Amino acid sequence: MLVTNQPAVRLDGVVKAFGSVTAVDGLDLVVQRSQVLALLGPNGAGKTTTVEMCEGFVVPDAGSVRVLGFDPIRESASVRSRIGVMLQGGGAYPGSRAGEMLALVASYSANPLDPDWLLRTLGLQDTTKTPYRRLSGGQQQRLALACALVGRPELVFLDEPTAGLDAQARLMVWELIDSLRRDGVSVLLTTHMMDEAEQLADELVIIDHGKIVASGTPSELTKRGAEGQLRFTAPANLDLSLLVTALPEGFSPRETSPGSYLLEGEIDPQVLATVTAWCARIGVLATDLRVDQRRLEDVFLELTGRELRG
Ligand SMILES: Nc1ncnc2c1ncn2[C@@H]1O[C@H](COP(=O)(O)OP(=O)(O)OP(=O)(O)O)[C@@H](O)[C@H]1O
Repeated sequence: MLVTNQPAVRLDGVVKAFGSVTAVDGLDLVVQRSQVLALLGPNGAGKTTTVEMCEGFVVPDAGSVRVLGFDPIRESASVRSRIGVMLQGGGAYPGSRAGEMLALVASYSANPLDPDWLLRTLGLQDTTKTPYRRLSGGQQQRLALACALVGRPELVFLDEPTAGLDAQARLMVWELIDSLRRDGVSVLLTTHMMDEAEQLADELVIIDHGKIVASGTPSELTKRGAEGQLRFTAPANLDLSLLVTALPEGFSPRETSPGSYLLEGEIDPQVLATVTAWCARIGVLATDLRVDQRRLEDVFLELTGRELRG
């Protein structure tokens, strides 16, 4: 079968229920080759269930899951050696040493990455002789990531790869994921962290109750709807008509409470200059002038009514 042109992951109408809970509810999703797709969603949104169906650990009730062109359950032999899966402590012998574990996993691969390089890149070089049970939670997590990657997979599944890591370790993981993408590896990751999704993902998919509520590139998602706001404080009851004439069409500045002014729309340097020039012209000093760009958190909150954890 010719599978080289297939996307890394393709889900069509996938459904998975656990008793009365529909964890995944008709999900369509495509991870293109050499792309990082981040699946975002609040607790219980169905992220882990989705990833586990792709990994072949959970059987969908309906729909189709294709991984590198194959069915991850019926054709698991064709998929296993080509994907990287981050198992949380799974299969680790508590007494085995970090370096030995990684070397063992590397030995299953025909063309593994250099385990020492991987340990250094993830800041684990001093733990090679440490028994698994003595590693900190964050070290165990980075070792799980190293094990997922050492076999040089074409596609990696990362379920919250940086949860619980400190800032420095998180940065190491981000850099590693970025270098994977540059090497042409496809990545499906789940995260609660907006900065992580914005930093790493080519494509973002926001899910809630097992359904997609929005998708697009990080900049597409943040540009949708209100793009930005400019606020400032000045004397109350200013006549805004001159400002309206000076601004590009579509802007309608208003006084939201006495002395507080608000301008909504795409706030570019030109718009900002127009507002400050108008202030100068009418002899007013605007204070507390602030430009807020719409953040991914705002988009998420609007769509799901919920904050992200973490
Ligand atoms: N094995 C299972 N048995 C019963 N219910 C399950 C099982 N796995 C998941 N669920 C339920 O399915 C829903 C989706 O869970 P899932 O773990 O996929 O969400 P998630 O988005 O990964 O959440 P979190 O961010 O909290 O990890 C939840 O309501 C969860 O309780």
